[in-house]
Amino acid sequence: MSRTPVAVLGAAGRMGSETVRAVQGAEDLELVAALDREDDLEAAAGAEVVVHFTQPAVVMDHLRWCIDRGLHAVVGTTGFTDERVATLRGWLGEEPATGVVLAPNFSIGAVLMMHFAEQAARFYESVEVVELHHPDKVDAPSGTAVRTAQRIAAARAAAGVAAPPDATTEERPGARGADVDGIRVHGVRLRGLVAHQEVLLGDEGETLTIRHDSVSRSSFMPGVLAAVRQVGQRPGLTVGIEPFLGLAP
Ligand SMILES: NC(=O)C1=CN([C@@H]2O[C@H](COP(=O)(O)OP(=O)(O)OC[C@H]3O[C@@H](n4cnc5c(N)ncnc54)[C@H](OP(=O)(O)O)[C@@H]3O)[C@@H](O)[C@H]2O)C=CC1
Ligand SMILES: O=C(O)C1=N[C@H](C(=O)O)C[C@H](O)C1
Repeated sequence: MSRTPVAVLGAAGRMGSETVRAVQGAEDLELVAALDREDDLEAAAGAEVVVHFTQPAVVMDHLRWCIDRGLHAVVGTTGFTDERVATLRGWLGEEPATGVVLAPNFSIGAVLMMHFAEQAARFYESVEVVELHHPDKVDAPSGTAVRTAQRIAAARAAAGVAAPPDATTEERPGARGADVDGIRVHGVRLRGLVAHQEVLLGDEGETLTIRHDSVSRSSFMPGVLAAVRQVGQRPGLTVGIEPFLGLAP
């Protein structure tokens, strides 16, 4: 059986090291490079698929490098703005040969949490997102929380639902969280946590809480491996791993 050559960037990090182990444990994949900040990127040139678990500050340069060489990319690194996504689409061009999978969260439960939140969003007057992570995370809000809020906002706009009510007129800066497309997103950083999120929905006389917990980084690996195996068959940009699970994006 021929094995797909894979490189991992950010290989010494929390996610990169987990990914290195997962790739090494997969019979159909071959780890050809495991690179960190000090390593020469050229060592990844022999890969077909490059996995990115680095930092928002460096990921765009790495993606440019991959796309220029026709190397498929599976990107877990967060911090993607609409502007960055548009830039990526521009680099890939009108008829792309290279595949890029950009997923703010590779865990099945987080994908389902976003899906359920999107479905529930139009039924409730109020909705807010709370993301909770380990304190070594550099970006806030998390990529997952931003994507969740964007999907909630789009679902509410499509259904003609008004903005969530909020009578706040006196506020210490930050007390009401970040505004993502009109949805409030709150961030908690706490030693002992890995990656967690609650979507709180409320209406007269009832609330609904949708909560997801990643208690180990192994939770992300089935999604990462699915993306590595399929990115080559999906030229252009794929946002999220929903298509690999048979869910609409
Ligand atoms: N999509 C998903 O499912 C998930 C996404 N993430 C995201 O993945 C990213 C990484 O998270 P995490 O592993 O916790 O972070 P870490 O800080 O543990 O790992 C990042 C690694 O990238 C390395 N790095 C920095 N600059 C470069 C460079 N120029 N070239 C190669 N490597 C570099 C860092 O090295 P150094 O320490 O020397 O700076 C570090 O080893 C974050 O953006 C996070 O939000 C996290 C979990 C799940
Ligand atoms: O940095 C992390 O840890 C995580 N980052 C991703 C994000 O920003 O959404 C995914 C998950 O929440 C863990």
